[in-house]
Amino acid sequence: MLACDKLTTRSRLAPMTHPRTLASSVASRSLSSLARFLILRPPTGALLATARTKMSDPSSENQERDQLESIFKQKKILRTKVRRALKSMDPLQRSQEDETIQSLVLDAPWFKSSQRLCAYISCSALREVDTSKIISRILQNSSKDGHIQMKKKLYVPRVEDKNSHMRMLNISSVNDMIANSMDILEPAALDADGNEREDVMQADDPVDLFLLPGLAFDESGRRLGRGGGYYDTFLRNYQELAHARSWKQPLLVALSYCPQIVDEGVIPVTPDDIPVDALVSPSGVIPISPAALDRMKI
Ligand SMILES: Nc1nc2c(c(=O)[nH]1)N(C=O)[C@@H](CNc1ccc(C(=O)N[C@@H](CCC(=O)O)C(=O)O)cc1)CN2
Ligand SMILES: Nc1ncnc2c1ncn2[C@@H]1O[C@H](COP(=O)(O)OP(=O)(O)OP(=O)(O)O)[C@@H](O)[C@H]1O
Repeated sequence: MLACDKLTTRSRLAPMTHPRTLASSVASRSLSSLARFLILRPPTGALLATARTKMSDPSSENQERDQLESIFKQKKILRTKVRRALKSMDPLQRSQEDETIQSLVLDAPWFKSSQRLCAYISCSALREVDTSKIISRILQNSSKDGHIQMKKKLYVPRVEDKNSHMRMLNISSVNDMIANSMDILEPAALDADGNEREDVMQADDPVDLFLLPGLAFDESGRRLGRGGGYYDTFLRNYQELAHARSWKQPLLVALSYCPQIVDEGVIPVTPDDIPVDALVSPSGVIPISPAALDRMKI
């Protein structure tokens, strides 16, 4: 296993200062993993109450807007820094990290036991952690050692419009996908027989595992995406659906190269950002939330 060189990473991406009034923007190094995770999830009721107060007070509404504006600016700066760090990664290092991360996932009991998954189709131009081996394995019928395993069901992203609207559609083969305008492989809405593909939001059974992309992550579960809001919007809706149906919430696991893991306080967040349950980096699996600590224990 490769060890992430945190000193280099962290000195390059120093913590940013950002407004502290948003509950989710504060974290202390000394807090336990559980306590930090809970801070990232302010109770919805509390947020709604704050929002209602703000709605009746135009000056605090302006303050809130300015804070959000500042957070979006800081996110943009961080995205540029991380893109630069990814660009300067040695190609050999990258392919070693791809191998290690994929092996960690493929060998993990929580992956092996998953039955329905949502995973991203990695795009090399975006320098995302490769998922090709994971995707192939999911779409295979049998495991490597020849023991027949239950076939997993796979849903992959399809961008529907620029208003942060993404669906997760079922595929059964890599041939089910075509490149979109951003050069990311995604499923056509209809299959080869002209039938609508199953949308995970209409599925009868719950997804147990999400494998998520992103630009930067921290060890408290903060995630910086590419700025479209696609995943945050989708995950919020899926979590609401799972809650309404009394399903177990899916495990949200992000895949990350070493330079994408940054110090606490570096990733600015808004209440709309959905934290991840765990990270898989070349240095290992990092369970963060109580659900991850429970489901990923060896
Ligand atoms: N593989 C993969 N599929 C995915 C996502 C993803 O992040 N990775 N998405 C996750 O949302 C959705 C698509 N969203 C995307 C958002 C931005 C860019 C992109 O090309 N961003 C450029 C910068 C563009 C710009 O700012 O001008 C980049 O990040 O370099 C691609 C996909 C759905 N499918
Ligand atoms: N300056 C801004 N003012 C208002 N809204 C913005 C601003 N910048 C971005 N947004 C919107 O906020 C939403 C979420 O952006 P955010 O930066 O949190 O996305 P992300 O978490 O990086 O993306 P994803 O969830 O797809 O991984 C997007 O819909 C985006 O259009």
